[in-house]
Amino acid sequence: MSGSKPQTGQGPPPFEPSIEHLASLSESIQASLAQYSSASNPAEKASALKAIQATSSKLSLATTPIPRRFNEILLRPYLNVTLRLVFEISLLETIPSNSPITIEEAASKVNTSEEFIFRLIRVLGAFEILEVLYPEEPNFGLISFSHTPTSRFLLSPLAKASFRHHFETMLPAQLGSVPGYYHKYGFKCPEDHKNVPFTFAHGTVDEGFFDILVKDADKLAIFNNAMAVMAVLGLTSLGSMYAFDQLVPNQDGIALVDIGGGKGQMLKAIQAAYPGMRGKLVLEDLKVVLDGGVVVDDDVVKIPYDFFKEVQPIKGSNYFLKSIFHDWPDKACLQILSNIAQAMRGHPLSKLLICELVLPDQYPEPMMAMRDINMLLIGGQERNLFQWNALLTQAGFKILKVHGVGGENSSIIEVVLNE
Ligand SMILES: C[S@@+](CC[C@H](N)C(=O)[O-])C[C@H]1O[C@@H](n2cnc3c(N)ncnc32)[C@H](O)[C@@H]1O
Repeated sequence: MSGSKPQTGQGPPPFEPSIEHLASLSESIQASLAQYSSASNPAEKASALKAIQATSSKLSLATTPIPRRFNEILLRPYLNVTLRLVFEISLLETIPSNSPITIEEAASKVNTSEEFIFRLIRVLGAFEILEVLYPEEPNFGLISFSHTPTSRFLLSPLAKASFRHHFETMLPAQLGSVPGYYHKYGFKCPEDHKNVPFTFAHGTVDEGFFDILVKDADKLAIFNNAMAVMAVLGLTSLGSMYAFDQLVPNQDGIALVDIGGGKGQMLKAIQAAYPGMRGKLVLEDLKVVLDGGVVVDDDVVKIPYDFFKEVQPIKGSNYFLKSIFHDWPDKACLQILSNIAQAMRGHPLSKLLICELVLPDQYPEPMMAMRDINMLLIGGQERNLFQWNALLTQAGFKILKVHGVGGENSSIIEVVLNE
């Protein structure tokens, strides 16, 4: 028989990562462990732990054969599907806080079959999200499971609200827009915020993410709840990240305007961190959002405001924008910045405080890079320092300082007009 020989018996080449590479990663981990054990304060401990985590991820990747890596990439979404089902049947809520529960007991509490629960908790056990204890003799009903710190966190309102937002609003639209949107409009970053993958997935035209959200009370509530609780992440450090009490109030005694401040979660946190802060605080957002209820007290002035349509009504104050610019393409950001700049012109003490993720210019961690792909759906983006500089310079501002850079949460970029 002619033609090429069948490739039987020829597996892939042996997977043999170099000893030198593994040894050097292992030495780095040992060095970080030593730093962790001798750390004299929580910041040093956190930084050593971060280094251990980053290097052990590298070690894990270096020792994972490619087919297994490929399978991990392919199958990873099913962890989210498992969690989605677990949330839907409130399975985590059945687990006592300090003791295990058997599958038999849990199945009767959530009114489903033992085998169904078994299939869900087997995944969560394998990912160490739950601690699963298997009996010696195979028996679905007798398998028991208990909480881990991660599953306890998943019970928090923060986790639930963000999970719903990602699963019910973002992911379906991501799947519904790829690849249709890009084939139609080109494989490039969306430039028009009224024509983004999210718009396409909803079968509408000339509507941005927020235009679509405000028409759907349920999705808007999920989003605002997710924002309100997500803001809590890293808030303790945010409170001390910037000296809000040093801000100089404007001629009307207003010290800080939170533009697009949602329910006012950040202003509340700032007030708690700086009880002696001089001047009044203002919360601005779309009318529909403010009408949906806020978390701040009556001493905070609430002003419905659309940052695209109007020049900032409070002149010469300080302006705080958290997680706003990452929602929009550069062109839209320039419009928002122009509306703020007009209120700052001629007021040399007036400052813009941008509270956002600042990606490292090089080698970001996987989760940081993925957060940017999340924003691609709505035409926004997570920016690195180079990109922030370019955007702000183009808008006529200059960066004075970046506070809290290098963390996993937002930094504060302190900005003034370049006049
Ligand atoms: C990602 S959320 C951030 C909320 C809040 N700053 C925080 O960090 O928790 C974006 C906010 O921008 C608001 N927003 C969207 N479009 C707006 C517009 N045209 N004018 C004013 N606010 C707007 C939304 O209602 C939402 O509260």
